[in-house]
Amino acid sequence: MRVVITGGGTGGHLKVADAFIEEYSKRGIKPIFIGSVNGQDKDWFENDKRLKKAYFLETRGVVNKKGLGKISSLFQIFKAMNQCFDIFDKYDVKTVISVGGFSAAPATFAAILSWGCKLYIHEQNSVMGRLNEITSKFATQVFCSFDNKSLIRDYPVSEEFFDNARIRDELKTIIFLGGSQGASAINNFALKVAPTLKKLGLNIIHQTGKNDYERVKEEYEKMGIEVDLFPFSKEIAKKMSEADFAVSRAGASTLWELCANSLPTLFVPFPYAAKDHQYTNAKFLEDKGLCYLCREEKLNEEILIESLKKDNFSISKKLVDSIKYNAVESIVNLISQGK
Ligand SMILES: CC(=O)N[C@H]1[C@@H](OP(=O)(O)OP(=O)(O)OC[C@H]2O[C@@H](n3ccc(=O)[nH]c3=O)[C@H](O)[C@@H]2O)O[C@H](CO)[C@@H](O)[C@@H]1O
Repeated sequence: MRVVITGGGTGGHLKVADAFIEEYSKRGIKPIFIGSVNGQDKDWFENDKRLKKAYFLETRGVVNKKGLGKISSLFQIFKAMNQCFDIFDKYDVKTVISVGGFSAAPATFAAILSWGCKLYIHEQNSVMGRLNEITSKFATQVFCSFDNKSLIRDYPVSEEFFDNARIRDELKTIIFLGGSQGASAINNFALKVAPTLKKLGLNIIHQTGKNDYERVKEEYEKMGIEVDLFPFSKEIAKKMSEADFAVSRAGASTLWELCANSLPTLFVPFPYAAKDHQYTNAKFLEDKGLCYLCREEKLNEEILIESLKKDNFSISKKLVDSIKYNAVESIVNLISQGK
């Protein structure tokens, strides 16, 4: 009997899939991954030795499509669902864990329609994605860190963010984070405030995303400002731990990793995220006095400088209790018991 982990598209979903794969791997179990040929799924899990097998099926998003595009995407999902039935038969799959995103659709529907197969959903965000909204009614359990009905409330954050955590009692370095794909608004803001931050004697770490890296690099060079600049880093936990304050998008994985790292943050949510979920993600923390939150259109230098002057030592201390480290272990324990 095999476990299937399905879903992806962007880093936020894939990071949670990775946490599940790692936990099963620790238990000597090799799960099957089912993702899509589109999005970042292949970059993360092609040739991953922890997996029994990784399948990347022909699927793409449905929600943002209209007319014929929508029909064709739905037809692809239907075809891919039939491939999932074959995979389930071949490996006697009785447990499917979905981390959401369009990549998850075929295996999730196949799980619902397969006799004796249990579906578990991890919803990362404070507002449910469209697929999870439809399929969660059929799930044995839905796990969500923003939902007080969820059996496990802690987010599956990799241990390295806890291992590298520290209470911030001084301000030397600031990190700019744009989520898995980078954010041009955060990049532009960083470029605008960099001269002031340098005058204040602060170091800058800046993750730009792949597409904007060259432009941002040139702009810093023109200003003669030295920064630790990179498009995407596999060592983001280490980069976070070097910083004393963050300016970041409010994607769920990044948000909880910053909490795990005890790093005080000014969140600037992606304004076009479905149902404004990045805003409500960060609002959840802001209501508890655990972060600063600013709409992209209102972001300016004064807001950042004011946040830097506040009592970030207290916020950093409070963040220690905002998340526990063993969430994925607890979730997999429940799944193993069939709960
Ligand atoms: C635009 C959009 O809709 N984004 C969504 C997407 O965000 P996105 O894919 O950006 O997801 P997150 O910000 O949640 O996570 C990004 C992940 O990439 C990792 N990372 C990032 C930069 C880097 O250099 N190295 C690195 O490893 C981070 O540590 C994190 O684990 O999925 C999230 C989880 O469903 C949602 O909350 C976001 O709203």
